[in-house]
Amino acid sequence: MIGECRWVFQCFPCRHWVSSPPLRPAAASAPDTSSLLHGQFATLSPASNYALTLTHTHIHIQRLSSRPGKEARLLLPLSELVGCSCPRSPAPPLLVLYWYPQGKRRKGVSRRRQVKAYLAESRPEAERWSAAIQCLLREVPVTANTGDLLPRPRRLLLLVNPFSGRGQAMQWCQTHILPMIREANISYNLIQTERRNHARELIREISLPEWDGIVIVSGDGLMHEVINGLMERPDWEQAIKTPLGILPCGSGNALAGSINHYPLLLNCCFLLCQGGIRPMDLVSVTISPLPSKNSHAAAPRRLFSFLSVAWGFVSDVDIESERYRGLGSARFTLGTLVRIASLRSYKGRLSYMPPSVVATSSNGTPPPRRLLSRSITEVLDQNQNTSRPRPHSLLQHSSSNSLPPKMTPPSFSPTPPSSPSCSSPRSSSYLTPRPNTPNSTLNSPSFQMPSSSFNFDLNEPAGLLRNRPFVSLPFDVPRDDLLPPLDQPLPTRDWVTIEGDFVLVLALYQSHLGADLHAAPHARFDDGLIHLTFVRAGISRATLLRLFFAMEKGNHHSLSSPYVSHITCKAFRLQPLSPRGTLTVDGELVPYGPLQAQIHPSMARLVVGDTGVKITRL
Ligand SMILES: Nc1ncnc2c1ncn2[C@@H]1O[C@H](COP(=O)(O)OP(=O)(O)OP(=O)(O)O)[C@@H](O)[C@H]1O
Repeated sequence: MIGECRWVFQCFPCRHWVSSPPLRPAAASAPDTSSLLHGQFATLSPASNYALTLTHTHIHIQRLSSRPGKEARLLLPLSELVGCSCPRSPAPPLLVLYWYPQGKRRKGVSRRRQVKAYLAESRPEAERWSAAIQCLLREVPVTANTGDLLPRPRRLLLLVNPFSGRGQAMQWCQTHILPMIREANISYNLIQTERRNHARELIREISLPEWDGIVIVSGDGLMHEVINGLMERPDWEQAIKTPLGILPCGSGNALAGSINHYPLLLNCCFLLCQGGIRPMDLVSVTISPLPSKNSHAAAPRRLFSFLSVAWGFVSDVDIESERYRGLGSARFTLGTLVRIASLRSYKGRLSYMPPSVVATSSNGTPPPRRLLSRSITEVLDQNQNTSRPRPHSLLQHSSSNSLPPKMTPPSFSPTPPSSPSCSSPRSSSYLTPRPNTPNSTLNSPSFQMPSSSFNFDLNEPAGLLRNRPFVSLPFDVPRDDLLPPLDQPLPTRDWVTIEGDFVLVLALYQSHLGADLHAAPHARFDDGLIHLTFVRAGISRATLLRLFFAMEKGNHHSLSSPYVSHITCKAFRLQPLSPRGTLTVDGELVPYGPLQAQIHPSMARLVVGDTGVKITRL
């Protein structure tokens, strides 16, 4: 045990005997002091002798000096070590430690690299230390013959989009990512994507058992491709369990922001090397078919989403700001200001299923009818120019009885909004709620998907849809058991429907919508919930701007506005009624038209490092 003992050591290379001061663990933290290895090492420049002690959590490093007061201690937490090595002969028997202590920054966790090299008395000694440290980093028990039982190096497939963000992904690979991955003793293959959908096609074909994980060195768009590539495989059920990691080189970097709350590349890479894995929910999204001359051939299609579905303001900014891509993440700020200056609203119908409805039906049996659960349709009363207060008690009653305690019920105004704001978009009309009646929208025969409602412009500014062959997934796997087919009406109970003019509808299942946008602060990777925010027409530009500013810190839920609602749900359906608009899934443009989505809890696995509770390791 250290704490009471002294080292009596023979200084090498000069070989005279010296007694060390008492060895004590540093007081800063309370490390596990049960030592696994002790040893004497030296550094050559400056020439010094060191006593090293390895415990389960730290390496204690003490400089040995015959002169009192000249000894120095360093407590190196293993949690800050990315790896270690023992260079092969003819190099001297060195133990090299790659240390990435946290630095201080206003935003996010920064790290700086420090390399510490200690000369061991013999090569077997250096190798013994190196093996023991690697085992501890991989959470493998350290035994007497650890050297023989070293786990095989992890193998990662790195997919790099050289054009993501400001086009620096390859450069950052060379300067930051690959050096750290090598230091972590991870073997890798790096593939640069050559075109849109390249990663998707590749992932459909490759042999997955060869890889311990797939790492996206890009933005969220490439992650979307990889997830859908995995889901298009015949072995999708197993394939989608392949751990997925992301290193933020895009402009939005929402997923990296959710892992990392302001993702700085070096810290993200460090977490990736640590390798802790968590389950992640996916959302199955059924979208309208591509417009086709042969309207009979067109069938709704399905894709899998890990981040968001957006309609209105958010998707407009995302797509329109493509032209400012050179600005990096600032493109979203500029895009937001431009869109706020010319605020638009869109007519539509949003239906959602609150979470508690599903809790009782997860075994496949239909949920029992609850006393207070009822469908509500809010329809726009265009004939009356007065804004009537919605009977908020009805919806809140229904919602608050069907939501778990964590949920925020929709924040509807107890009083009608005052006069329409001067900034209100095209038509500022207020919602008049009406309980579901046999004749109301939900009970009506299936809605039609009029071809005129599609606005699938191949010449959109982003040109995002060009050359994108959508692959139809088999419709029945995994089954969307909460949703009827897209062209069928929703059930009349357990669903809430709102119809009117919307500025935006955003369904998010990660905490961040961008590195800087903490848009769903309560969201967790595997909470089994879709976090739905909708903003209705009539909101002033100033309030909308305040909403986005508050989102940066994640405290926008406390911003009270009768036009802004935050709810959670398990499934939703969105029926745009305006003839033109923009819909995105994970930031990617999809055909404009009706769309519906359902959460599939914990379907994928995400590499999160040691943040939060990990379930396993790479
Ligand atoms: N070599 C390539 N050339 C052109 N497009 C590519 C290439 N490789 C991938 N893509 C496509 O580029 C799109 C955008 O990439 P990605 O989302 O990774 O970066 P980003 O848009 O900068 O980041 P974010 O989504 O975080 O804003 C992806 O949908 C992907 O399909």
